[in-house]
Amino acid sequence: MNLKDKIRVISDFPEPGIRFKDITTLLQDGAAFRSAIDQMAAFARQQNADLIAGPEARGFVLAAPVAYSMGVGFIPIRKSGKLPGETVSVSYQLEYGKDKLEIHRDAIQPGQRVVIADDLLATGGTVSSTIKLVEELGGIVAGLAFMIELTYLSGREKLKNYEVFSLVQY
Ligand SMILES: O=P(O)(O)OC[C@H]1O[C@H](OP(=O)(O)OP(=O)(O)O)[C@H](O)[C@@H]1O
Ligand SMILES: Nc1ncnc2[nH]cnc12
Repeated sequence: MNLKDKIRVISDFPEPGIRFKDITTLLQDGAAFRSAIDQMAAFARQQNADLIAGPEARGFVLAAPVAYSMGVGFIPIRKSGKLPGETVSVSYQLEYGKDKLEIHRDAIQPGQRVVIADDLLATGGTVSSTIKLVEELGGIVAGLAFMIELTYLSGREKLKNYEVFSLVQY
């Protein structure tokens, strides 16, 4: 199955100059969605993940089924002010805009192996912030799994110390 054919590219969203990779067209195709999750879960299994962490919102759509498929826990990484318990937070820059991410302080036990899963690697800002949060809690980042990698933004260069897996590249 060619997953790239299932992804829709929309020009000038959410602002002029951005070529937005729309995964909703892939998600609505059951076989494509399953194939993407199976391949990301195979990577996470290889990395011996104890937990899968995913950043809101599109990261949830992939990280939670990967965790379910492996029978391990899912850790939500949320935008500012959404998590009810005690949190650790970090600010970050996006391909467009700026935001703050948070994790529950008790979400990870020191030494647990965490794979971070998200739909897309662009500048690497979101995943770098997520790495910081996981490591601040004493977690070991065992790998980074993406459905899409925008190689022209060189996010991977920020992630040299980590195992990076992506299914589709632009
Ligand atoms: O590598 P980066 O430059 O950080 O960009 C990638 C991130 O941007 C998108 O999320 P976005 O913040 O737009 O939020 P959403 O999932 O709520 O749409 C995407 O889902 C990734 O998490
Ligand atoms: N070009 C892009 N398409 C979809 N999601 C993104 N997140 C950051 N850059 C993106």
